[in-house]
Amino acid sequence: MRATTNDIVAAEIAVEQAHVDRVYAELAKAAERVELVHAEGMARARPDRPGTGDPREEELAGLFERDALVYAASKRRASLEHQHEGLVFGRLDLDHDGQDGSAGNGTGQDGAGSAEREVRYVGRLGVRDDDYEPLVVDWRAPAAAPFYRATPVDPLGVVRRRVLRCRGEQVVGIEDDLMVSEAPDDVVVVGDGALMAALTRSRGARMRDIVATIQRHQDEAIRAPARGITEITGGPGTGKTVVALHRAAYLLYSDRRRFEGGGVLVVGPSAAYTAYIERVLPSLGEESVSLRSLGDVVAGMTATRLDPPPTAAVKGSLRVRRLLAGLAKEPVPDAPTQLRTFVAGHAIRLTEQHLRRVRARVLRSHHRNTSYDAAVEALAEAAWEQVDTETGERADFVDRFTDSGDVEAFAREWWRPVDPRQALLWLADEALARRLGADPHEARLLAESYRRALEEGSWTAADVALVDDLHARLGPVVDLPSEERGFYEIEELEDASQYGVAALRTGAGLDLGQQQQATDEDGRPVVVAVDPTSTERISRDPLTRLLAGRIGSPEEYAHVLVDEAQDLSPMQWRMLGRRGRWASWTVVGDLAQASWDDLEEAARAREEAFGSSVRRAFHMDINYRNAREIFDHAAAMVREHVPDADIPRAVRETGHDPVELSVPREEVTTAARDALQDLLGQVDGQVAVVVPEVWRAPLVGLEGVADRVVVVDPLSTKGLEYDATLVVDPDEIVAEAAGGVRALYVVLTRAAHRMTVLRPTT
Ligand SMILES: Nc1ncnc2c1ncn2[C@@H]1O[C@H](COP(=O)(O)OP(=O)(O)OP(=O)(O)O)[C@@H](O)[C@H]1O
Repeated sequence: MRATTNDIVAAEIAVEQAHVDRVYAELAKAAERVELVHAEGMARARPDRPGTGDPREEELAGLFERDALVYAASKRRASLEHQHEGLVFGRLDLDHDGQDGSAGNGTGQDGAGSAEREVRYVGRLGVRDDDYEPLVVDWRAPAAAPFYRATPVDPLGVVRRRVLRCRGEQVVGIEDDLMVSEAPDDVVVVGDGALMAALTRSRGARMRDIVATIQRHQDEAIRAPARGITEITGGPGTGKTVVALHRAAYLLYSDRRRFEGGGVLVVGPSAAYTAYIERVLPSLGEESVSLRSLGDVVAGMTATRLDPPPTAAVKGSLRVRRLLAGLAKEPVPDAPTQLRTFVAGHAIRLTEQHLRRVRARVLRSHHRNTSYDAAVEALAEAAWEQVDTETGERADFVDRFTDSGDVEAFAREWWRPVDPRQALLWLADEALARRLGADPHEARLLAESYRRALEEGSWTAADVALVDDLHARLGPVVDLPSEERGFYEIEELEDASQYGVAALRTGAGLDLGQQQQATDEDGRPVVVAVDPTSTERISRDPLTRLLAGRIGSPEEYAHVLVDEAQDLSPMQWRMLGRRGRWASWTVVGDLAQASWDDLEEAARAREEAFGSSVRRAFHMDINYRNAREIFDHAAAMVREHVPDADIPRAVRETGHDPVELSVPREEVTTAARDALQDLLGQVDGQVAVVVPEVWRAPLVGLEGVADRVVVVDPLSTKGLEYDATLVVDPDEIVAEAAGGVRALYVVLTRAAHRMTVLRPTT
């Protein structure tokens, strides 16, 4: 601890408080201006003839202006509100005899009295006074760079870097780092350094931004040029995620037009992960990023489960594309198998073989869902071949064929649009999967999986990438003219019969309870299709839940940020590739934490998604999360099994080794409860009990012990962290997970301050 008395600290805080007060006063004025703009915007286009419902042209122009003004004002207001807390977090004392070339970007007078010294404040957003002098520099601006880049070896003109800790508008603490070997007489140095202070604090349930303590090597990755592919690698806890999120905020700041207009997509492994990180970007003032988990990337579909590893392996591998290609060409179940009709006096009979040939010909050059007209034309060609060509005109025949009511009724049935989710569910039929080329093992796993989906009405994360692939093959489901829509939706649901659903009834006027209970006399479920004009929705029927909404075409983004990239399956890489065809990418990962088996196949799919764009690599090698004692334990385990693992160096010590307990199986529940109580006594924040599937049922009740306890499965801890963890049955974690010891490595590197490992003995 540096020798500073409380009085000195209090005096320094008072100096900072005075500046912070000035900033908030300016901010209050800015907020007033925003309100004025908002009111001004709302005043535009207030019709002078209320009630006529017939706005004049100038009123319409006013409406646009109003929208633009109100939109801009609301954004600014949201940004001022979000960044109120801890708005000013840094101060630089720069000596301009030094090398910092950015003089003139200063934010204030010399607070310490020396002529060459400049004081510059850094904050979440830039604030200027009435004379347009900067009071605070936005952390992303070039003038803020020395705050992150200065080191004692390369001080960039910085004498002292100070981090201010605020509660609301109140400065409650300061931490200094001195960048020169000795402090000048007029420079007071307080605290043990901001980084250690930040890392020692309790973590809470959500990730926080690190804007006040970004380290130099992290800053280099954050501010790297936008173009191409930026890869950030490093072991557990090295700040890869948090750095990548700050990079997203930096990119938006540095080229707002491109990235806000084009969109930034951030993808992480699970919904728990997105919930964990979702506050970081808003706290940095960025609300416009699309944050998705892998099960949530495709518009219109949300996955709520994970497949067991062997099934996930089948669904994730590129081999599955052969099946998907086959599905996209399959006839719709129970579609008519022949066409018999009279056209222009000719008897036409197209048999199953004819129809198969026509279908194959159309699908060679068309997407199924957008080729209705081409299919009817091809039918007409096939029909023409049956006509005695001596007796008629081809063009006339084709016209009359396509206009025929019979033909239309047939074609609408035969060439029904296929929802990609529906096509995927056809794999519940094991024989179909076999016919399309799956081996017996794959066919069985897939059939089991889709039968379960049909029973539970829920998708897995791996299914989402398959639906996306099928959507690309089938094309979008095109709406029929509105008067026929009800008919079509009910027809779609008729396919349910093949899945053991007995009948279809329209159900306008039924409440959900009745729908839930709808069964036939054998007790088999009856799908109740709601009249499309009714506003009621069925949500409890599994098939309806699976097919709810409409699958959207891929949205394209200007930047795609992928976290935990080592876990993406090849099919998931393809799914993201469709969304980032013109994008720059930031890709974050650590192979030693991979839960995907075939890393080579995934690497190939990933290369395909990236194309030939330029690459830039950053490696992080300091672990900021785990106390050294905890990380050493995890590193020893992983070194033994994964010799080439990328092992970082942990920088913080607590003096507390992880506790290892071995207890007989029947005592695990009691021992876990006791160990949990101990941990709760030792840390203030969240404690996670990480349990493999076999221990879930006996231990899930531990969640009731305290609000800050969560019971989680190993995979769901990916990317997350807790103040303490209780790891139950590490051997079983290894046995259950696809990634084996890699999964255990993830689990053993989640605790910041304390960890207990509980091993059952037999
Ligand atoms: N410069 C920093 N200042 C303060 N905290 C930091 C800093 N860098 C990282 N951290 C903290 O370290 C912890 C780990 O960061 P993060 O989750 O980004 O690591 P990671 O490399 O993605 O980990 P993993 O691969 O294990 O998921 C977080 O609590 C983060 O806030």
